[in-house]
Amino acid sequence: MLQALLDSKDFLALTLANPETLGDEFSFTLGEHTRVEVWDTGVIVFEPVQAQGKDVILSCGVHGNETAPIELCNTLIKQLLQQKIIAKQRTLFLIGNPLAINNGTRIIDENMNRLFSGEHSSPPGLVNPERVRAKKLEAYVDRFFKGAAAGRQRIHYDLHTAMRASKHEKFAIYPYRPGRAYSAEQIMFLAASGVDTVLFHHEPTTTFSYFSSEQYGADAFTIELGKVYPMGQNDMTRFIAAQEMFMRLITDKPLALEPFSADKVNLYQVCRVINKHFDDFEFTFATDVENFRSFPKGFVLAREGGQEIKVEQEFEAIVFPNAKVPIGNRTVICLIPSVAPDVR
Ligand SMILES: O=C(O)CCC(=O)N[C@@H](CCC(=O)O)C(=O)O
Ligand SMILES: [Zn+2]
Repeated sequence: MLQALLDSKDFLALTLANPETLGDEFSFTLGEHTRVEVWDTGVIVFEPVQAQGKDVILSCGVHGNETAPIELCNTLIKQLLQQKIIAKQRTLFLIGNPLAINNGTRIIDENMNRLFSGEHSSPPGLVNPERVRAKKLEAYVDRFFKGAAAGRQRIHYDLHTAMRASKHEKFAIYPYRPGRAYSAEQIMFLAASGVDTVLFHHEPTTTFSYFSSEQYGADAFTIELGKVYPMGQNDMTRFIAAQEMFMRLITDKPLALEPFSADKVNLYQVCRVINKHFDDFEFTFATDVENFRSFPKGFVLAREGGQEIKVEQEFEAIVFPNAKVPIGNRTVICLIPSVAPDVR
């Protein structure tokens, strides 16, 4: 009986022992209050018998070496399975890339967080584990959000950790959402979770959070919870606020959020994304420069194909610099301070 595999209440262990499939779906109940459905390896749903009005997705491990969010989600899943906490909101946990987690690497073949909104099936098609899994994850998101009455609040926090240190340790990327104001409540929820910095993206992407935001109208974010460390080496005390707020959210405890005020958070606008066009792409700055380091207008940020790429604004701050991406992929995001964003 598959359910017996969960006797230890360790869903991560079950997932990593079966990184490709669990075989059949299975379900069971916790007391009289919650139905639990396991749809696939790394995919578990908590359906309260009397659900409140939010549908919440917490995803982690889309990048296999970003371990702190995986440990955090597994802790919440364990507490739910042990009935130490009881879900009052419909909640879906997704452990994104079990094969890469077992491998201890960001990816197996391809960056999964560039494969959403159908990109998994663009030529050459479903040729690697990330493409296959991204397609399945999209289907689980669809099934979850469409599995409840319309009009409920949809939330998706896609949890990551960054490769390098950051001036703002915890930050969120708010996907591009033309015609929709930014949510004051969400920004203050993030702030209460210790995520005091938000980047407003300026264009569509093929990330997981953009997919949920754009296709399902979800309040969706990529959340960077700190710097990446191997499994078991995370200082989990750095995630106490985030874990507490996620627990309050799914158990419908009071969130006690402060009213929005732009001076309580750091708000940045993405001004451009620099993609790689040539194999010789290189940054001019040291490899250990931290995220959010700012450079003045005219500063040569990078070189490729005999061209210099310079700072265009008065100052631009950089996030996620990575010269070792495939041609066509993003090498860095450039930011300017966000002035008067439409936050309501
Ligand atoms: O530290 C890094 O360079 C990357 C950390 C990471 O995985 N970030 C996400 C951000 C996704 C987004 O832009 O919403 C990614 O690169 O996929
Ligand atoms: Zn990541």
